[in-house]
Amino acid sequence: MSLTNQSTGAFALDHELKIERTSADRVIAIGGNPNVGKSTIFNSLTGLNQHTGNWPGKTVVNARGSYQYKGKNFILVDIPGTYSLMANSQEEEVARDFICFGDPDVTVIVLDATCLERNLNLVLQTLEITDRVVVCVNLLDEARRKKINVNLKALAKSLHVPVIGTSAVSEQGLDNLMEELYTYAPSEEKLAITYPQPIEEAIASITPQLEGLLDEKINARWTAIKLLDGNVSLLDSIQKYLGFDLRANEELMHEVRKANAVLMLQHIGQDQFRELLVTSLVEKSEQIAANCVMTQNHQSDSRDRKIDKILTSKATGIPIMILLLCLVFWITISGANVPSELLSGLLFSFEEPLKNFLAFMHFPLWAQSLFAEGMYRTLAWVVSVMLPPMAIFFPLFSLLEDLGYLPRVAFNLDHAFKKAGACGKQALTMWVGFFRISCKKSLQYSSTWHIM
Ligand SMILES: Nc1nc2c(ncn2[C@@H]2O[C@H](COP(=O)(O)OP(=O)(O)OP(=O)(O)O)[C@@H](O)[C@H]2O)c(=O)[nH]1
Ligand SMILES: [Mg+2]
Repeated sequence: MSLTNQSTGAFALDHELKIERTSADRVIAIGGNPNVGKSTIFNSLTGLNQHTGNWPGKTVVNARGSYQYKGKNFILVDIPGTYSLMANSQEEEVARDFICFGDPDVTVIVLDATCLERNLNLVLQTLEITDRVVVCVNLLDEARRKKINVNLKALAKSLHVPVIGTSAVSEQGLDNLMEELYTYAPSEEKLAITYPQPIEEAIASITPQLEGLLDEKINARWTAIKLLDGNVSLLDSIQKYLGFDLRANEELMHEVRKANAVLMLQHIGQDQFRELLVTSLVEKSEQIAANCVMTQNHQSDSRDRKIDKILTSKATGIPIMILLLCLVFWITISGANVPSELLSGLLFSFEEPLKNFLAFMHFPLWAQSLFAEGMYRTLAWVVSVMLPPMAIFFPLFSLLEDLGYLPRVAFNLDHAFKKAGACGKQALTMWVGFFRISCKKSLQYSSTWHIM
């Protein structure tokens, strides 16, 4: 007998994943690697304004919106960008939990057409969880520019799921995506992802038992892989969202330990197990990409790789990053001096007339002082000191973002940040934070200077 929410008396779905919907509504999850245009697609379809930008990890929680198409209501959920669903980070857990337990009718996986092979890894991982998948190959304009040709029909044939090509930034192909989501029906044929023999045997030894326990609430084969992999966070999520704890089932745990022991006899410990899984997925991605992607311009590809190497290598990556950071701050601070002085000259020139006006209106002395020397002077300081550097720093930051340099900064610093229990992406918020502190300090300095 399977464990059900009723049998355990547990709460069904946590409010985080619960979607207010009618039976006629379709819930669509939008997943994919970071920075592939998920939020751009989400915004175009829903008319909402989810933050988009050219650095990884902007979306870290599920954002929701809806749109109507041919009289049907579609609820879109923009899930965080992830490279895998192995739950190595909070974003991966959020994404995995929504695909597993949020019960979307379709999961759209958005791929970057310029690096399809790397992106396919996530498609394969998603297909292990659910077969209700539509693949959206985005950034086709960028791919065209780099002379990369993606054969969408061949890709659909290899994956056994519908594949739609888009350039979300110019809204091309989005009509086709909406039509596909409207008419979507899962394909009869499924893509088979297989692992080396010992792993397949281990999976087969516990899957039947899991099928009985999970009652088709989540994919039993995939859960078996995660159990063998010792993935505690999935077990926690099963307990949280389905209301039962697989760890409490002694019989199942005994089988998992037995299967792991057999693997161990074949020298497949936890690390090797994970490595074999990843290798199989990478090989499958390579194989599919080789059939569907044609690169005509090897020259531009190799130029990009050379620049990438310089920007991210240990010897040159960090010095270039420090130099660029210093340059941005230097341009910001020195460039802001002149407009700051002009602005403060202009704004402070109004202080005296304001005071005279207040005296003319017979305001008491304390009120004249409060409004003119207190409130107005403070406002004038803040505006003249903060506005010019902000007007220089943020466009510079956007320029680096558009050039694609910010993801490289995140990559360069990831190793060092991980040692402090953080990740490289946080360097970007630190840059902005550091800038804000500098502005605050210069404000304090300037206010002291003005008081003197
Ligand atoms: N050239 C081009 N740029 C695109 C396209 N789609 C999105 N972009 C740009 O790619 C960048 C990333 O887009 P987002 O929508 O924020 O990407 P995301 O997948 O939501 O990113 P995360 O939330 O970090 O996972 C933005 O600068 C977009 O303007 C496209 O089809 N072509
Ligand atoms: Mg996003």
